[in-house]
Amino acid sequence: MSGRTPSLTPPDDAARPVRHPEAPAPGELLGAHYEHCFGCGHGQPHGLHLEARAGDDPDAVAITAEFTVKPEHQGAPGLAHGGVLATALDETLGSLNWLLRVIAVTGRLETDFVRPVPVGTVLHLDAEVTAVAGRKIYSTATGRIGGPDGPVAVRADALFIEVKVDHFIENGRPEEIKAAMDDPDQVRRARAFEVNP
Ligand SMILES: CCCCCCCCCC(=O)SCCNC(=O)CCNC(=O)[C@H](O)C(C)(C)COP(=O)(O)OP(=O)(O)OC[C@H]1O[C@@H](n2cnc3c(N)ncnc32)[C@H](O)[C@@H]1OP(=O)(O)O
Repeated sequence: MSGRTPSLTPPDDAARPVRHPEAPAPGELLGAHYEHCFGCGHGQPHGLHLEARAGDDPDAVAITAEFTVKPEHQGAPGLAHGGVLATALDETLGSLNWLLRVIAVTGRLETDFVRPVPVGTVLHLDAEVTAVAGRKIYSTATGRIGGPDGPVAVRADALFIEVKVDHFIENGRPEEIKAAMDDPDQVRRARAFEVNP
């Protein structure tokens, strides 16, 4: 394989990531950041319903997650769609925001599909922030099948960019933004990212 794009390589002066002192405890279930999120929301009937937990190592900015491939996630007969698997990686990487307590969105996501993933499979995901440089957050993820220590089926490297909450307010469709701002649970979740909603 030919290596990653240069923009996924942290600069030499990048900092080691630091788990926020008020980050969720190791092993804690993180819950959905938004009920209607296709990756983690409980209000999306055909979504992934991905469940993420804070990683066990208190010194690492790391996450574990599980996603069960359902028939509605097929691409080829009986196999997960690659875009759905990329979504599972993206969502797991996005969950790292909880541990940094920043809001960041995916700027670049580079994915390797190593093994086909059949319907019914539980994809065991691990993600970790590897470096931070200003607003740029470098991270990596793997998805394994057959158990948390099974063979790697998918992997990704990503660059997330820190944004302010205004990113969503200015760019999201007004109906959903208003509904989110009117929902006290959503405001509470936003506060968990140390933003002023
Ligand atoms: C409430 C919590 C929400 C959690 C959500 C988790 C869900 C899962 C994650 C997602 O799927 S997020 C949705 C998918 N992503 C997006 O919709 C992002 C769309 N892109 C943008 O809005 C903007 O391009 C972005 C905010 C990412 C960057 O625009 P900015 O104008 O803020 O930044 P700018 O262009 O000045 O770039 C800042 C730095 O990042 C670099 N950069 C930005 N985009 C890049 C890119 N795509 N690839 C490589 N580098 C990139 C850029 O080169 C620059 O580097 P330097 O500081 O070294 O000059």
